[in-house]
Amino acid sequence: MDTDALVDAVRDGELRLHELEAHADADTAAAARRRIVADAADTSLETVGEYAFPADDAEPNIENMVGAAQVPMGVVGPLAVDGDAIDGEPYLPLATTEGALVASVNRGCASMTAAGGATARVLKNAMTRAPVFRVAGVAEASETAAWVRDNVESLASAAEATTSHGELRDVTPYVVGDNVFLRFAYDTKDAMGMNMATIATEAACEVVEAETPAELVALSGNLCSDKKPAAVNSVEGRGRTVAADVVLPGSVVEEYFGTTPAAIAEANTRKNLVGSAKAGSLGFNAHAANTVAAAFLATGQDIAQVVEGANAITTADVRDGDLYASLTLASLEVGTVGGGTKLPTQAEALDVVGVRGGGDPAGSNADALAEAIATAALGGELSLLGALASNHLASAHEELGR
Ligand SMILES: CC(C)(COP(=O)([O-])OP(=O)([O-])OC[C@H]1O[C@@H](n2cnc3c(N)ncnc32)[C@H](O)[C@@H]1OP(=O)([O-])[O-])[C@@H](O)C(=O)NCCC(=O)NCCSC(=O)C[C@@](C)(O)CC(=O)[O-]
Ligand SMILES: NC(=O)C1=CN([C@@H]2O[C@H](COP(=O)(O)OP(=O)(O)OC[C@H]3O[C@@H](n4cnc5c(N)ncnc54)[C@H](OP(=O)(O)O)[C@@H]3O)[C@@H](O)[C@H]2O)C=CC1
Repeated sequence: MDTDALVDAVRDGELRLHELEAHADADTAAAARRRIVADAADTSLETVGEYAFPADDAEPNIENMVGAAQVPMGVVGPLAVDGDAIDGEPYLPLATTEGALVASVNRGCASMTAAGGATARVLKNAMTRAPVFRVAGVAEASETAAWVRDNVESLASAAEATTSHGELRDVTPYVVGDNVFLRFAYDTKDAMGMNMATIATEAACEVVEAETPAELVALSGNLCSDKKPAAVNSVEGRGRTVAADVVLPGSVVEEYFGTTPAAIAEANTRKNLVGSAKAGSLGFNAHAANTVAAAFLATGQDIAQVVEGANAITTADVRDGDLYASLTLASLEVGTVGGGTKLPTQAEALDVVGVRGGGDPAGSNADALAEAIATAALGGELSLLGALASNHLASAHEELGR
């Protein structure tokens, strides 16, 4: 069917809005939907319809497609970083609408380059899924938890039969009365791993139900914890736990931020540590989520997981007149395969970092992406702390952000 016929069919009630791809190619379906939606709202979706990839390519990623939301993309870098997985000194694409953000992160990265570079390491790699089971009471809960602790290997064989890449690393039982939660943790290699972990966990749950009194209530019981602020992710980690640090000589701090190591360290203590504690925050940082969100948008990550990406602690201390600063992200959920990573602009962005697709060895590309994001986010922390310490935040946003 062509666009006109699809529009008429929806208006006549013969087709539902989400059924158009069964009768036309994805671009024609999107064009018809655009016309229906634009007419209903008495508006135009002309720009939304000017996307630069075949709609077919986006079929696994979107339903009821009308076009694309285009977000400007900038770059920061080159990132001078000594990492375990990252190669060379790549640029990192950031997509955002916040003026001054890219400039700020770039300033922090430039300061780290001037200081000889940062260091970054992935400390842990564990994507989690935590189903909740019903039992009769605490006796059965205890029995189930004990069985699980003794049988992780048989759960691993069931889980790993569903994937050629994922490896079950751990299963931690949590009991609340007649509820048993099992927090499964996987090495998902280069995939962010939420689909992979969910499918694998479903298979393991069948074994739990067969061998214990526990009955599955929900495959996700919120102790995972996906896309919600949660202390468990801050403490135990989720996805990649990754840290970056740097020592900036006092002269570099003065040159790039117009302030001193002591002033940045004090701003960090009073703002990021004391202020965050008083606020009851899980994020003891200035704006790690800014870099995480912009990098996620650019490289095809699941944007809702910026929630977990904000679980980060920034430290800053004066060492012999220099500034030592670090950023540790407890739960950075990234992948270079799966999700939105295959979409054309996102895949190009991954190419800029040199991490498109599966790594060699598997997992190394996602590790490298995590190291790049952590390094850039540390740059963002340094720059914003510097701006606050020198009282330049408002003026910077007056000049660049409006
Ligand atoms: C805006 C700057 C960077 C100016 O800073 P400046 O020192 O005047 O800039 P400069 O012209 O002297 O250049 C210094 C370096 O900045 C970079 N730079 C400079 N300009 C650009 C540009 N146009 N494009 C790309 N890079 C730029 C670049 O790296 C350059 O070094 P070079 O490479 O030339 O050797 C600075 O004032 C700044 O960083 N301010 C802080 C702004 C900021 O961090 N905003 C973050 C968002 S705020 C928010 O969302 C969260 C918040 C604040 O609510 C969280 C909280 O509660 O704390
Ligand atoms: N299901 C859910 O509950 C949730 C899903 N999501 C969505 O899940 C998606 C991400 O899930 P994810 O599992 O990462 O992606 P995919 O579902 O796209 O699966 C990726 C698959 O790629 C294969 N693969 C090929 N090469 C590699 C490699 N080098 N390393 C790892 N895997 C490789 C694996 O297959 P194999 O396993 O056969 O080895 C893996 O399962 C996103 O779209 C996200 O929005 C987000 C939150 C919750």
